[in-house]
Amino acid sequence: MHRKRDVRAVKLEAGYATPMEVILASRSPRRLFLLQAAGLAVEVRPSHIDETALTGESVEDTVKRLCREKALACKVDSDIPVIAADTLVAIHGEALGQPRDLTHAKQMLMKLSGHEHQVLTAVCVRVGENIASDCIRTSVRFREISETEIETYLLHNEILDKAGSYAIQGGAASFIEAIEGPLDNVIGLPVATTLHMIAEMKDMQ
Ligand SMILES: Cc1cn([C@H]2C[C@H](O)[C@@H](COP(=O)(O)OP(=O)(O)OP(=O)(O)O)O2)c(=O)[nH]c1=O
Repeated sequence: MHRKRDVRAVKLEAGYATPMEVILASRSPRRLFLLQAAGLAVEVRPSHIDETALTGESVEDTVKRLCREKALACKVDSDIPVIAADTLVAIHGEALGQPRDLTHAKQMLMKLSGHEHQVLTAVCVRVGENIASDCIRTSVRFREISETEIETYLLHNEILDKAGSYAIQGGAASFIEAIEGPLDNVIGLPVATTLHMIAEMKDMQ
């Protein structure tokens, strides 16, 4: 879906002389960090929506729908791009979101142990009435993790706000046997894709 405009041009426009302003419709400190690290001036305005999956909905359809709802729920009366995202872990067709509690988190990590799973992040960019969206997948394979290791991990890591109950950017890095796809997508936002989408929206204006 990406047309020709070079993402470096957007970063230059965004990151140096005057940082490009965006509104982040998310409470995720990781998404904020990733956008700021890319040189954008970010205003945070989280959207509060019901994130329950619908019966029979695929994981991809769920992240796409939720991200769109988050983008639309953000009330903005300017042409500043609004960015929203939603991340879910998928294993054997099952969606793993944020755990209810530590017992639920342990169940999720036991499912992921020794297997490959996908992390899907849908991202929406809205400028006025126009909205663009994309969904990026990263495949992650965990090595076998023992029950004791999982319990120790849960004791020392903050995972209740993380899809799949782990943070690749934290202690779970040692669980990773292989990864294919963008790392920042696992952390909650595929930044290169997001910048391309902003560039395309600006070209349409
Ligand atoms: C798998 C994984 C997820 N995550 C995070 C990314 C997302 O912030 C979070 C998934 O929850 P989301 O519902 O996508 O986002 P959120 O609740 O943090 O923020 P909001 O709904 O306001 O947009 O899990 C990590 O930080 N590291 C990881 O390794």
